[in-house]
Amino acid sequence: MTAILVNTLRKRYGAFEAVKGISFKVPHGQIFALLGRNGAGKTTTLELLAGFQRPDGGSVRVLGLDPVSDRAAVRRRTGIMLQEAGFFPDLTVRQTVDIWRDFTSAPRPRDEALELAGLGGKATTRVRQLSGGEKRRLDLALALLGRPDVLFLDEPTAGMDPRARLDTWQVVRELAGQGTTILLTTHYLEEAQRLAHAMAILDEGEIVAAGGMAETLAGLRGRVAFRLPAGVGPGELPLPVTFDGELAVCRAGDPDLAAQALLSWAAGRGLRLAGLEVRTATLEDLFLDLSGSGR
Ligand SMILES: Nc1ncnc2c1ncn2[C@@H]1O[C@H](COP(=O)(O)OP(=O)(O)OP(=O)(O)O)[C@@H](O)[C@H]1O
Repeated sequence: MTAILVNTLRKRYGAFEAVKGISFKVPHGQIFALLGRNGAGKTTTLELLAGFQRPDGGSVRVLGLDPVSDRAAVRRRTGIMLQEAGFFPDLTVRQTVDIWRDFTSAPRPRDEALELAGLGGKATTRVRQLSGGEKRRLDLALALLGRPDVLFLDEPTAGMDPRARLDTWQVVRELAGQGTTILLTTHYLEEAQRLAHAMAILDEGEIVAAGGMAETLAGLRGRVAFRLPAGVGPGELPLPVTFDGELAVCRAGDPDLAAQALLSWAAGRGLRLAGLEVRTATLEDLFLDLSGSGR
């Protein structure tokens, strides 16, 4: 069943249209990544889903409900982690969580929320003394308090060190495994690739690529790069190449197969393909291809 439905959604700020008729849906228990460059419209979409703003066209549904007209019901069942946390700097982590628990129906125990977010050792630390990454963790703890069915995470791991990022991915995966639907935005494409079941890339308010993560990656071309042996022209190679500086680059759906063809061609001529590098396609390749297409 669909947990999040976005249908030809539009949002304007004055004369500027930030979201231009986008559509996507997220089934229950899935992790969906909304990607795009700065200003693409990711946060605006998230705010429309959270009911902080009204659409100018189209509609959004969260758990079948309208986040604006059914605000209270949607709030009860969703958790939100936005980019700018509005904490009181003089309160401790424990006090902050306790205040939020007072506003949450059937909240998780405080220590459970802190442990989940990896803040177990920081309960008595004042918010102003937390690092940027720890503040994101506190945000996550608060978003998880109400055991939400749907979680909206706006750049959840921004400012986190690699260990904290891995821990957060683990929490997100576990929550999805327990049936929570998660929509996240991120600038870390590796994060999206490793976490999300599906994604959409936004550019200037429009979706320019979307689909299941595995299918999307399978449809991309990998890359074989090497230095062209001295005295060999690109036309002599068994596969077409382009050049990235001094590297000859061959793009192929199956880069292992392409590398084998190139290596056996080279072996037959007693040549060496120096600096050979074989890489399967990543989301970053797709992202850069789209960004480079002049959009
Ligand atoms: N309240 C507002 N008034 C006017 N313009 C706005 C407002 N909020 C956002 N915008 C503009 O709408 C566009 C989309 O902004 P949005 O914050 O949704 O982008 P984003 O994809 O989340 O970007 P980032 O990755 O930088 O967070 C931007 O050009 C932004 O300047």
